[in-house]
Amino acid sequence: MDGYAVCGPGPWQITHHIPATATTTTQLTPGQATTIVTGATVPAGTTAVVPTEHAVRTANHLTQTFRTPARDHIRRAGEECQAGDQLLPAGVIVGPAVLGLAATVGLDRLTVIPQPTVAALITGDELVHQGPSGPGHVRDAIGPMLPTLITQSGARLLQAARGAAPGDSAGVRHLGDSLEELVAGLRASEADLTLVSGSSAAGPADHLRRALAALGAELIVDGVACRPGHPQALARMRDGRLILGLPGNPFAALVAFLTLGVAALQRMRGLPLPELPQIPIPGGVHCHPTNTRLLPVRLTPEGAVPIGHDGSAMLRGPATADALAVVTPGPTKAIAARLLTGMPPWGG
Ligand SMILES: Nc1nc2c(c(=O)[nH]1)N[C@H]1C(S)=C(S)[C@@H](COP(=O)(O)OP(=O)(O)OC[C@H]3O[C@@H](n4cnc5c(N)ncnc54)[C@H](O)[C@@H]3O)O[C@H]1N2
Ligand code: MOO
Repeated sequence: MDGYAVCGPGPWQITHHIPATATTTTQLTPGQATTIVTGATVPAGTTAVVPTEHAVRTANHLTQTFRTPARDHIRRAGEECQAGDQLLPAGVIVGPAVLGLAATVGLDRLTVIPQPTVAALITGDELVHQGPSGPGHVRDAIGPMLPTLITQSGARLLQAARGAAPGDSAGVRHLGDSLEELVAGLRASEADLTLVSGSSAAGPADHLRRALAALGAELIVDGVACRPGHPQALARMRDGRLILGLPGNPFAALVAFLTLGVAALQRMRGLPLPELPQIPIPGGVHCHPTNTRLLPVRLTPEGAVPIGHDGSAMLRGPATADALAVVTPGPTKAIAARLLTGMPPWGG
């Protein structure tokens, strides 16, 4: 508090002036006061600090208009933490307040898990990057989704080589359907996780698995029993970097990123995987007999309502959804599902 450090009940005689940086050896005795600024060390003998707005000063004579309780406006050493206290649990995300707290307690170095880096390679000779698609051409819908998905998942986009192909942006490169280009692109990527879209299946223009074999990468996940998104793949390079194959159909690519991709990034960040809450589906929804279904849903007081437009090439459903329902395989209908929410693009 800016005001007066006082000793005992008023009135007081102002006998000292303490600047902000003083390490004072001043000693107040009853009836004495000193000017003081917020944050300065109070002199020994201080019983309260009278704020300027409660003080009436005439020359060096001081009274107050409002009785300041004893010890008021005095911060004590160790008020916030004692020696040996654990200030933060392991695994906390280093945000602005954590950095400020570390500085407050004089920590110049923190041991942290660095933010994972992610780069994306979009493959497909048919892809165009401006205007509508037409016969033989498909507008790239995955490239525009990825940067925000990546950064909202707590990862950092790695700057891709500049000025390569049309549609390239930070962290997102476009490649033709060529094994050599894909091998070179994967070799050149320095990201902890490299996403490759449009090469996950077994067609003549789908080179991901051949490229992984050429690079000696280990295939950790070779397809997932889910719809859409079943051709997705996760592989590990010899140096530990990960590669995630996103299926070319845009909703399938989104599903693969939100499941395998987000799970990989969470673990790279040292964070646990979230529990998915159960939610009723009013009227039920058809199960797939062997695969988990992921459906865009709207959240209502009654539960999760599927909103359709959920074909693997469609984004209209996901674009207006609140979350994805994760429907366990079964012979008939499901009346409840788990909910994939709380992550981009549904709530960050
Ligand atoms: N014999 C089989 N063929 C396919 C299977 C299968 O199980 N057996 N799975 C199908 C499924 S499901 C998918 S998904 C695709 C995945 O294939 P790729 O990852 O190799 O992707 P593409 O074949 O290149 O593309 C599929 C489809 O998506 C369009 N596409 C690709 N990239 C983009 C983009 N960036 N933006 C918008 N659209 C994109 C592409 O033009 C194709 O229409 O494999 C099936 N085949
Ligand atoms: O991954 Mo595909 O249909 O499941 O688009």
